[in-house]
Amino acid sequence: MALETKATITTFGGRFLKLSHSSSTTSTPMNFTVFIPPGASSSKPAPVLIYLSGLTCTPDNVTEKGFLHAHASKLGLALLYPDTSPRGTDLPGEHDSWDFGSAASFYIDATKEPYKKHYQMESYVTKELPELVFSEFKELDKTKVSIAGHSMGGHGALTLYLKNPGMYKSVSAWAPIANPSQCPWGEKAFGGYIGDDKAAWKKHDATELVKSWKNGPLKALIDVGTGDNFYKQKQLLPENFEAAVKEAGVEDVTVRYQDGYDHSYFFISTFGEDHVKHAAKHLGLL
Ligand SMILES: N[C@@H](CCC(=O)N[C@@H](CSC=O)C(=O)NCC(=O)O)C(=O)O
Repeated sequence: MALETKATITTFGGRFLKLSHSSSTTSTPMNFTVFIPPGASSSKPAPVLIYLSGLTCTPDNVTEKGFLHAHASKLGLALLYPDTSPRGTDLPGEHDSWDFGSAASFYIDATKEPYKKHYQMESYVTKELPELVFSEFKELDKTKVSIAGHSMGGHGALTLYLKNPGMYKSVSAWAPIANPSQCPWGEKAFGGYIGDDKAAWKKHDATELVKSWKNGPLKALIDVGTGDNFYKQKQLLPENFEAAVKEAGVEDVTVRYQDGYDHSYFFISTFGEDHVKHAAKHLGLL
């Protein structure tokens, strides 16, 4: 599988590599970015935190405005930033709105035409991408991986973590879409990618999935800004997730409401160090 390096950027003593490849899962080109911290080598491979971005993003938003690498560099943590959807396709409706189609995959495997051939982002993020990255970069430790994300990416992080016990050492999210089957963004995405069967939607909903979690402490950190307009518009619904956690008796879930913060990268970067340290602790770096 040929990897094309689009850019190499030295920063905070480490390196960002902007990469592209042809994906057999999505049958499209796919872009992603890796941060390799200083000191990582094949004899001392770095644990990895996967960060899933939100609606409208490419890996560049977090690279340029998240500053997670500033903290990860000090701790010897690598970062992997997948793209938010396949690129290079022109499916009906794919580019008509910012909350569906391109840059809005919701990190699920679509089952509905015309999206199912390409929009296979759950399989891409959990299988093809890590296999590729760990075979290409021996300075990364495939046995130590955590996952995090923002908004749509927070939904992705929580659901991929809950669906794949043991795959990731911890999870964290900024302003996650925590109960997508009950909010307008999720209804639009699940209707378009999966169809009208609402029982099928529940398999991709963190609030539903956590009800049957039986794998011990969740090791989850969630931040939500009280000044976030999408929170106020009930797109995020973190309280529903909290209620399900409580009802199911799931331990080690921290949900923090941060006074006055919005949905933006000003919010993400403010609490970035906490999320990086949360992952680093569970990955054995702290
Ligand atoms: N274009 C929209 C706003 C879109 C937006 O806020 N996107 C967020 C993620 S929202 C949930 O997944 C984001 O991260 N944007 C990138 C950025 O750099 O801020 C509108 O007009 O309201």
